[in-house]
Amino acid sequence: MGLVSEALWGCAACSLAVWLALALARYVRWRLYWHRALSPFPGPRVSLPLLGTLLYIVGPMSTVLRRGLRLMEGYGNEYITFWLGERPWLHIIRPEDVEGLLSSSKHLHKPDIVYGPVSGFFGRGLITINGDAWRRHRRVLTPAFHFAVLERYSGIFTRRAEAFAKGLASVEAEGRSFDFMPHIGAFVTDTVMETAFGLVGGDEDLEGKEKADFIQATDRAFQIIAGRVIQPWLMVESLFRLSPYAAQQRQADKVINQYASRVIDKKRRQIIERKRNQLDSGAEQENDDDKDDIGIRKKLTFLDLVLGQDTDALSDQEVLEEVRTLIAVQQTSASTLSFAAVCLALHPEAQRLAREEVLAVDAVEGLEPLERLNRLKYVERFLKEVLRLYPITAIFSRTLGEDHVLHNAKTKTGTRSVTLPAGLGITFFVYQTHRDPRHWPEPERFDPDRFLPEQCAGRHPYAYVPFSAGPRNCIGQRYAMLQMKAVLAALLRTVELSPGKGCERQDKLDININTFLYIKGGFNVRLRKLDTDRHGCWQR
Ligand code: HEM
Repeated sequence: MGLVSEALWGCAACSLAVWLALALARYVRWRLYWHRALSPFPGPRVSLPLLGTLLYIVGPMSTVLRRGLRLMEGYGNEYITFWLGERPWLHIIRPEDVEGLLSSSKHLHKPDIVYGPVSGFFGRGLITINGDAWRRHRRVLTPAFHFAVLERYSGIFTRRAEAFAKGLASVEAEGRSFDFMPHIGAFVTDTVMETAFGLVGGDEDLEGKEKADFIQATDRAFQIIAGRVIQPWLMVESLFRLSPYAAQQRQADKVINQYASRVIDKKRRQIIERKRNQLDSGAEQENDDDKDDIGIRKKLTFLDLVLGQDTDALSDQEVLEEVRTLIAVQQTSASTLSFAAVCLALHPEAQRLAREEVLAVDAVEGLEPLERLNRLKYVERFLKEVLRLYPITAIFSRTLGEDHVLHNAKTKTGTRSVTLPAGLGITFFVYQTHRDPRHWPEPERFDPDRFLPEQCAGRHPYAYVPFSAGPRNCIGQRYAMLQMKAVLAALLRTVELSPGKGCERQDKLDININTFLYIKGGFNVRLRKLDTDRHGCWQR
């Protein structure tokens, strides 16, 4: 008996040793395969099992952007390869490469290792999902951002922006340095509530403590992502679940989902009530009750589209995730507007030109809000330049769905075509793409006129991609531009901005990145109230 069990143990040990040897051989072959595939490109050579090239980027989060830029510079500012754990990546910058990858419908997949963690903030909506679900959601959301709908939104943007600017001027003392960012958060949330969800506010369920808790929970969810970015091992889901962040994330999720559910319930009640009114009045079409208080039709908000029709294009859970996404994504506009406020303060001549343009458009009578916003050409160039220097989503990524050829790639051994294998992770570092001196002479100089049509002619179209590009571009791009123009117009009419503490010089701004770009120490500006009450024609 003893001999038999010894033989069995021996056999099991042998099998285990063979299995381990085979697994190790497969692992080494797989690693070698990727090292060979990425060998044309520069990057840290030492990549440890499980850790990858993490050791090259580990350091205080407060300097992560600066360290990343230094690392890229060391490798020539074109490409850099790296390993995130056991996953190989290529970091690209050149507009030519960005174009080939973003414009293709073959590389739409967003890698879970990056987008899984950020879904704690954005939800499992359009930004983070993949495959057929993404296609279905995109189809459902697209009409809510249609040009015709934006026309109606423009009135809302303008009205709310006016109230925001006046509110800011009334709460902030003249000449005192203050952080612009906390002021703009409520504006963007309330605006998306009214535009995308058709909810005007003043509702007990959605205001007061519920809303304060929701804002706090979204802020917490955002901090958790930032925490995971600085401790990249927490990007691995199983390790994250063991960390104290996991319980905090569950708590934040609960509060955010509760609030999003309330938004949806409120909308359902509105829709039922509206249908009942229509039946009572015998009207087949929407009547004047469907118009908001400035006379614009309420229909076609995103929630009307998905809840009000007899289709089940999205399940209840999917609608909830999209509500989360659309609220969370407003952070991008809030951050961009905060950078814009600092840029107005830093560039008085640009501020003067922008204000002159706004007042000139104010003086024209009888224009619709959309037409007014469309006439603000200098303000638009100004915003574009802000987004060139400070593209809020400075890095985003994809997984190659199939082999992809990079043409004229600048490799370590000269310029040639290189085939990148399917499965490779790609990160787009648009912060650097927007500073490519071949397309942006003196890249750090702030100059809105770079976006004059004659200066754009001949520039590579993918040299400027703050909203990404191709089939997975930002669905809210036009929405965001109109909303931001409305806010700048209102600010320019109401206050004059000058630099606040720590933001006195553009080259000294301490820019960093967590999920979005931000200024360490705050978006600090000062204001002086202007004596203008001549913009009645903007308010319809
Ligand atoms: C200045 C403001 C904004 C900037 C710079 C911006 C930028 C971007 C970028 C770069 C992406 C691609 C992200 C990736 O591939 O990981 C994106 C996607 C997206 N954005 Fe925006 N965004 C802004 C405002 C908005 C607004 C206001 C909305 C909605 C009202 C919005 C909705 C979305 C959605 C839903 C996606 C996912 C699209 C998809 O994957 O099909 N964005 N945005």
